[in-house]
Amino acid sequence: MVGVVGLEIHAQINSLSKLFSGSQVKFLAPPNSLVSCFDASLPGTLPVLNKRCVEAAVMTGLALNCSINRKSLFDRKHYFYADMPAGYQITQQRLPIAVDGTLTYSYLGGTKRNQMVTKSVRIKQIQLEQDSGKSLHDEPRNQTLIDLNRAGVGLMELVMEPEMSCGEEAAAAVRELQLILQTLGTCWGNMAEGQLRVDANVSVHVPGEPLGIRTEVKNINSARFLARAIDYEIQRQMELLEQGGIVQNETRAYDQKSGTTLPMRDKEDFQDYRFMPEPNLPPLRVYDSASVPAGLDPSQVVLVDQLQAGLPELPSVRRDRLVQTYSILPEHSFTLVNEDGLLDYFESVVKSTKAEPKKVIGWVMKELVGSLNQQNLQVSQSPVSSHALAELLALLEAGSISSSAAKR
Ligand SMILES: Nc1ncnc2c1ncn2[C@@H]1O[C@H](COP(=O)(O)OP(=O)(O)OP(=O)(O)O)[C@@H](O)[C@H]1O
Ligand SMILES: [Mg+2]
Ligand SMILES: [Mg+2]
Repeated sequence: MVGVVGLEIHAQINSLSKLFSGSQVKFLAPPNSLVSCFDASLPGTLPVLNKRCVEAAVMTGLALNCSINRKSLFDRKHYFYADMPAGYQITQQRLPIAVDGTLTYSYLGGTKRNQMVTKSVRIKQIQLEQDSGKSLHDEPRNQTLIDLNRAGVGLMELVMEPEMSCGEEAAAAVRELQLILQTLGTCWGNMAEGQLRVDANVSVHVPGEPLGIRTEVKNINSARFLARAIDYEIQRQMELLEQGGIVQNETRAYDQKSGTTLPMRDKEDFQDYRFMPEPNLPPLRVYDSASVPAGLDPSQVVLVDQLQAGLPELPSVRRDRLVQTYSILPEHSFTLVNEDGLLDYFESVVKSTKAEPKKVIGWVMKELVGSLNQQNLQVSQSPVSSHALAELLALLEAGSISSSAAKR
C-alpha cells in the first residue's frame, strides 16, 4: 500500500483592504476594530470587489502555469459558524478564476538524502474567497468571543490534485509555493500567523487500484508539522486497514504535542453547503489589453497580459540562473534562494574577491551558514560581513594564511 496526498491551501492575499469591503487588513489589531457593516453582515450592505485581490489571484495563477478564466463566478457556500455572521462564505465553486496549473518542487532525497529529487503536482484550481472571523474560547468563563477583524479578508484557495505520496513531498511543495507567493508579493506566507493554511487530504491504496477513502487533516501550522501529520496519518490508515478496519471520511486535527491526528468533533456530520450563485456580484471578467471592450476604461479592469509581463523572476528561474552563472550545485542554489539575505551576501563576496564562485560557495555554505545555524543567527546578523569574508578569501588565495587558519 502507498499513501496519497492532496493539499488544499488557503493563502491570505497581501492587500491593504478586504476582498469585498474597505476595512483594513492587519494582523494583531485590537479585536473587532477592523470591521465594516458588510463584514458584520448588516442587512442592506453589498460586496464591492477589491481589484488588488483579483490581480493577486491572476498573478499567482500565472506563476503556477494556470489558465486564467476570462470569466469566473462567485457562489455562496453555507455553513453555520459564530464567526461567519452571514451564514455563508462567498467563494468560487462553479467557475474559479484560475485552473489547470502545476507546481514544481524539489527536495534532497535518495537513501543518503543527498540527491536532488524534482517533482510536479497539478493544481486543479485557484479560487477567490472570503476568510472567516475568529472564535476565541474563554474556558474559565465558558464563553466564546468573536473577533471579526479577519472576516472578509481575501483568500486564494489552491486545490491540488491527489498526486503526492508522503509528508516530505508535501512539505517541499508548500515551501516552494511559499517562496513563489513571497516573490510575487501576493501573500506573506507565514504559516504560524495563519497567512498560509494547509489542509492535507490523505488516503492509502494499492497502486493500480482506485484511490482509498480520504481523511482531511487540519490545524497544521508549519511545513515540518505538515510532513509529520501526513506520515502519521498514512501509517495510521495502513495499520487500520491491515487490521480489517475501514477508514472514515472525516476531518482530523493534528496534535503537535503527541504528533498524532485526532477526529474533530464539530465536523462529524455530512455537511450540505447549499451552494447557490451569489446574487449581489456579477460575473468577474478579466481582459487582455487588446480585447478590452469599447466603453470600458482599461485602467479600471484587470489586464492578464500586463500582469504576465510584469511577473518578477520566479525562484526556479533564479536558481537555474545561479547554477549557470556561478557553476554551483543545484542544492546550493536552493539554500541561496531560501535563506533571507544569503544570495546578496554570496554575490557581494563573489564581486569583491578573485576567488572562484565555486570556492566562495563552499565557504558560504559550510563555514558561514554552518556556524550561523549553530548560533541560531540570521544572515543579516552575521558577525562576519561579506566584505570581511572576501578579504579572508583573498588572503587564502594569496597563500598568506592556511585554510585552517582561515576557518578559525
Ligand atoms: N482519495 C484521495 N486521497 C487523497 N486526497 C484526495 C483524494 N481525493 C481527493 N483528494 C484531495 O482532496 C481535496 C478536495 O478538495 P476540494 O476543495 O475539492 O473539496 P472538499 O475538501 O470536499 O471541500 P472543502 O473546500 O469544503 O474542504 C483535493 O486537494 C484533492 O487533491
Ligand atoms: Mg476545498
Ligand atoms: Mg477540503
